[in-house]
Amino acid sequence: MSDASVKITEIFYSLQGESTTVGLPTVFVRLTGCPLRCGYCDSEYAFYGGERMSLELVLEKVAAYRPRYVCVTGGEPLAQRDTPRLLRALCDAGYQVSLETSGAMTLEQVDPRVIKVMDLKTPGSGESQRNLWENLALLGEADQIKFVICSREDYQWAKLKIDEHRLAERVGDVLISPSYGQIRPRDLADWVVADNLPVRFQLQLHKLLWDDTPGH
Ligand SMILES: C[S@@+](CC[C@H](N)C(=O)[O-])C[C@H]1O[C@@H](n2cnc3c(N)ncnc32)[C@H](O)[C@@H]1O
Ligand SMILES: Nc1nc2[nH]cc(C(=O)O)c2c(=O)[nH]1
Ligand code: SF4
Ligand SMILES: [Mg+2]
Repeated sequence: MSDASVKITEIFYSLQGESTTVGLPTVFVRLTGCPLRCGYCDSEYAFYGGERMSLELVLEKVAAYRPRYVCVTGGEPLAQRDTPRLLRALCDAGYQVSLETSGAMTLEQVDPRVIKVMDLKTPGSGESQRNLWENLALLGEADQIKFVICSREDYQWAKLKIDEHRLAERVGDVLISPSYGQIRPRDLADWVVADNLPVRFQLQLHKLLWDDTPGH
């Protein structure tokens, strides 16, 4: 594994709160740093600081929990040079690995065994100009595309993009969830049902269970 290393904010064991593996016990590896500044970001504490660790050390810390599922998140994981190597090593170790990414960096180097959960940044995030639309071609049946909705306008935008890029046919699931505390979850749920939108509606399970406490 050579001298590859990554900067880590935290490694913890919790229930997956998002995506289609929601509810499954999962180890989270949160990488430090992000070039984006989404207005709603719940992980700002991962922008700075962190501890540099060899891939061996990360694998050792993950293995201590004896998990089946590992979720690599951040910050923006793909903003670090050695993240593709970390992802490959985690797959080689036999875990089912998922990656949470903003889609602002190319997915080209990501191991095909990794389940990619790519957020398409809505106008309400303030970062939609960072979406790399070429990444859509690198997603498949096992992957997921996600929209975090801040307003009715964001919802209309998401609906348009789902239709324009035939997103529901491209990936296993198109996820839609409310920006926490910004819109009423029930409004978004009603819009999805009224439009028969081909998406999976989600609430962040970990926030219902543990509020917004880091490490969960
Ligand atoms: C913290 S980000 C880390 C990974 C990557 N930077 C990204 O944006 O996908 C993980 C996921 O949490 C979502 N998220 C962050 N803050 C949120 C909030 N306040 N409400 C709902 N989802 C949020 C992001 O949109 C993203 O899908
Ligand atoms: N429980 C839990 N599930 C999560 N799924 C994605 C998370 C993230 O921050 O990327 C997250 C998180 O922070 N906690
Ligand atoms: S890209 Fe992800 S980590 Fe970065 S600011 Fe946006 S939500 Fe937060
Ligand atoms: Mg989170």
